[in-house]
Amino acid sequence: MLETDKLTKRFKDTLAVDGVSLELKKGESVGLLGPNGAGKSTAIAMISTLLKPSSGDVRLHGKSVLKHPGDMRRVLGVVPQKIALYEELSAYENLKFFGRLYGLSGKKLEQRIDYVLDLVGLADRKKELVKHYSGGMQRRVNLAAAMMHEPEVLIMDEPTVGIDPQSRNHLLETIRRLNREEGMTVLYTSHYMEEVEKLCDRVYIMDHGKVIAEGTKEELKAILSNQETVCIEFDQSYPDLFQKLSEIEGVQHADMDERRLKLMIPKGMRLLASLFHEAERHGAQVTNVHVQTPTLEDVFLRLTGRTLRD
Ligand SMILES: Nc1ncnc2c1ncn2[C@@H]1O[C@H](COP(=O)(O)OP(=O)(O)OP(=O)(O)O)[C@@H](O)[C@H]1O
Repeated sequence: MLETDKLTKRFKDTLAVDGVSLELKKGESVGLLGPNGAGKSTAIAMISTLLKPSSGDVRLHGKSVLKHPGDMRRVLGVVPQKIALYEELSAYENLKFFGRLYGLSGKKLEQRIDYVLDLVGLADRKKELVKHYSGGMQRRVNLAAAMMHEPEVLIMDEPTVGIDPQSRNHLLETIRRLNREEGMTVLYTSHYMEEVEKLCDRVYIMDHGKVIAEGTKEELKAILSNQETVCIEFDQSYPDLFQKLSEIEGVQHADMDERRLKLMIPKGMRLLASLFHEAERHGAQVTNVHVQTPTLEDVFLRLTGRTLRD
């Protein structure tokens, strides 16, 4: 129902989005995964008709959105990265304002406000001023506002950045329900691969303005079907040892943080003997070793040599 065709945006010297072609089918939940600066927000701004592409097009039901922006605005609910609410108004008043903008009034408007407040779990706090809400609650009202005009497609730009775990789970559950139970088509951008893994059927991975991989989660993970990820935890950090282990012949990628080292190796490679030998030489204590099935984070690491949070 919604597709972009070689969508491109250049800001002076920066090619923020470089020939991105995406497709969303009705009822699908699609993830746009990429690190900061990959071009996700810029792509979304063009899809939402807020930014004019340098070249390429966006099509809704086959019709160019550049030529018919009104069609897109009617069917699209956008949850922006920044909170777009009036702080001095209550949640109820904010939703009333947005509902009126979309042409709702009277009983229909009140019913819709009740529905979206219920959806985001804030019905009992609707009279409080938005400025007194937590960041997570404000984000929930942001989603409610985007849902006021019963959109067919919901686009979310990193809606969980910087919020408390309870609001995060609530938001993710709500989006999941909207997609699975109400058939809402969803485009969800994030640099948290766990969220995309949980919510999305299909994923586009973006880096430096380009789509570098696309597929269902299973298809993307199949890129690593001949690999295993070994996760090793130590009693403390051993930078020299970590370096040494990541240089063992056969190790394809290494990712280290504090006390943990993740090594991507070919399936069947015998790593443990050298691992324990090196650990002993460095006087290091291994506290846990396990082999992980590949995650989308591993796929990203394999494709770019970097982690999503680099
Ligand atoms: N208005 C602008 N003017 C100039 N450069 C811009 C503008 N907007 C974005 N960029 C640049 O375009 C690139 C892509 O940015 P964008 O915000 O789309 O990435 P993103 O994947 O959404 O990252 P984030 O997760 O941090 O929002 C970055 O290099 C950014 O600095």
